[in-house]
Formats: sequence, C-alpha cells, structure tokens
Amino acid sequence: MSLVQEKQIAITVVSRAANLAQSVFKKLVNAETVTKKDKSPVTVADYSCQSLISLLLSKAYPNDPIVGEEDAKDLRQPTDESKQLKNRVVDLVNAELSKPQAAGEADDLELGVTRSETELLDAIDRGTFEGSAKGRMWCLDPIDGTKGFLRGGQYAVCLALLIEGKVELGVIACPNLPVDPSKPDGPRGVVFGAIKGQGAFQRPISETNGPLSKISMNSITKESIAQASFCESVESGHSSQGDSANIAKELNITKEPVRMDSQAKYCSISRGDGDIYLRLPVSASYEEKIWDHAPGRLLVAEAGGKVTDIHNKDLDFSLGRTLKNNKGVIVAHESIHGDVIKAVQKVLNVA
Ligand SMILES: Nc1ncnc2c1ncn2[C@@H]1O[C@H](COP(=O)(O)OS(=O)(=O)O)[C@@H](OP(=O)(O)O)[C@H]1O
Ligand SMILES: [Mg+2]
Ligand SMILES: [Mg+2]
Ligand SMILES: [Mg+2]
Repeated sequence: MSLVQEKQIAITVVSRAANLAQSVFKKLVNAETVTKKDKSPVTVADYSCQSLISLLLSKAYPNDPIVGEEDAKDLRQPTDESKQLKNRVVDLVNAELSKPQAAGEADDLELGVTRSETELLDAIDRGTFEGSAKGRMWCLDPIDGTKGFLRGGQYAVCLALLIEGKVELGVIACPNLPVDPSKPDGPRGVVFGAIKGQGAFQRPISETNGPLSKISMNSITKESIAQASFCESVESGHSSQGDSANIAKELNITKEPVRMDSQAKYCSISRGDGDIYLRLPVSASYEEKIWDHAPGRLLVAEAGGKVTDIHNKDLDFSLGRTLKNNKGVIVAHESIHGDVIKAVQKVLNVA
C-alpha cells in the first residue's frame, strides 16, 4: 500500500499538535488539569490536540472513523470551570489552525483558517468510534504520557491508520526527545513514522520540509544480549518493575533501565537508543488501549523489531478500543525476541 498522502498528512497533523502542546506546557497552570474516572490526568493539551488532529483528518478523509482517547463531555458541562477550559481549548486550537501552511506541510487541510466552537468540540467527539476489524480507521492518542507532559518529561502525540484491523501507518511526535541521542542537551523534538513494508524514519519536528532519515534498532544477537538495555515506564503501576529486574537477571543484563513515559519508549528503541521494552501486566483486569501501542508497534516492526504479548501472541488491534485478547507487551529485536519471551514466561510463571 503506498499511503504517501496519508503519511504526509499524519506527519503534518501530529507535528502541529506537538507545537500546540509545547505552547501549552510553557503556560501550564494546575487548574487546567482534570481527572478522569480512572484517575488518569487529562489536560487542556489532550483536548486541544485531539480536536486539532481530528478536525484536520476529517477535512482530508471525511469518511474515516477515529478511535481517540478523549471525548468532549467535560467541556460541554454548564459550569464556569468547564466553560473556561473549553474557551482555552478553542483559543489554542484556533491559534494553531490560523498559522498558514508551511513548506513541506500537506495540502488540502485548509490550514490558515479558524473554526467555530461547535466544530472544534464535535471534532473531539469524532474520536468516540468503538473500533472495528473492517475498513479504514485512525487511532489517536493526542497526548500519550500525560504525566510525563505535566512533569516536563517525555510525552508523545501518536497517530496510526489501521486497515482491516492491521496497523498500516504510524506517526509519533516526541517534542522533548533529543534530535541526536548522543547530544541529550542539544535540540529537541522529533517526529517518527513508518508505513508497513517501507521501513521506519525520523525527522526534527521543526524541519517541515526536511528529509526523513531511515532508522533501525541495534542489531543485538543472542551472544550479545547481556549488553542490551531496557527501556521502561516511569509509573510502577503501568508495568511490574520487580519482575522486569528479575527478567534482566535471567538474561544477564546488568545495565540500569532507562525510564521514560509514553510511546517515546518505542521511538527510542527503534533508533537504537535502548533495546528492550517490557510492559508487564500489573492487574488481571487492565486492558491495554489500542492508542497506547498502535503506531509504536509498527515503528518497531519496521525498524527490525518484534512486538507481542507475554504469551508471544501478536497484538490484536481489531477488537475495539482495547487489546482485550492480549496480556502485557514485549518489544525486542527480532533476533532476541524469543529469548526475551522465554525469560518473561519463566519469571512470570506463564506459558
Ligand atoms: N493501570 C494501568 N496500567 C497500564 N497502563 C495504564 C494504566 N493506567 C493508565 N495507563 C496508560 O498508560 C499510558 C502511559 O503509559 P506510559 O508508558 O507513558 O506510562 S508511564 O507513565 O511511563 O508509566 C497512559 O496513556 P495516556 O493516558 O495517554 O498518558 C494510559 O493509557
Ligand atoms: Mg490519558
Ligand atoms: Mg496513552
Ligand atoms: Mg493520552
């Protein structure tokens, strides 16, 4: 599948959303954070990025449904707090939309034009699609790693296109990831992406007209596995860190794990800045959300890696908004993935 136009549009919209999110961070005040029923934080940036991306996607592909993390229910309440939040969202999205099209950005998105409040809230609610194994659908995490965003750490704007339940295109913008990992204090902000069968790439977010550079994972082998490094969640509640230390021991890995929030983990290992990402189940009831893994899974696969659950099953994105048939997520280079799975299953006592 060529998906050339979809790729350019996806890069344009996630890059714009990343710029919007960075502008919010610079002015962030605590009152702009609300807490969802599941206790996860959601900020004015989460709503604004979902509105912006969903609105632009609907200009280009009006018939494609979107599975997005957020909805506009809390913004539609008649309270003062809710109205303030809504007004901030409308202003932020319109400030980004009103910027004219830059060189290299996709055509046909009607950039440079502001939108009404109704259009912007309705765009957020276009993300309520329940998911499907049929046809095309977009999958959106407007801010992945909201906690990372709030603490000034890693977060990512994540978008994938699924066709017949399979991820065909994935694009992730990481505003706080160094452009050059060997220069951690150098310029930051990288957009990553992949089309199935066409490899993985990165580019600085700011270089809208710049070339996409090919990336690949470290070519680690069974013999060199002890040199590998883990990339892990910051929140211990999202992956069992005690078990992952035991898995590292089982593989003779001694390097300290690198901890970061969001799908920046998938991005980092895709360009060789880390080798193994484990997301070990922490509770029997938690189902991973498709938007937390869809673009990252394709990026890693196109960079030479393999992504499965702890039972070595492929992630099944065709069952709705969650990965209900999978438990945990295990990411490693193809050549060592089998060894990692063996260690995981031994430590967790599963087959
Ligand atoms: N209990 C539990 N178990 C597993 N995963 C959970 C859980 N609760 C939330 N989430 C999801 O974790 C997403 C953030 O993942 P991270 O890898 O960034 O987590 S971490 O903050 O680095 O630990 C986070 O994504 P965002 O909401 O987009 O930030 C959630 O979808
Ligand atoms: Mg969230
Ligand atoms: Mg997320
Ligand atoms: Mg999110």
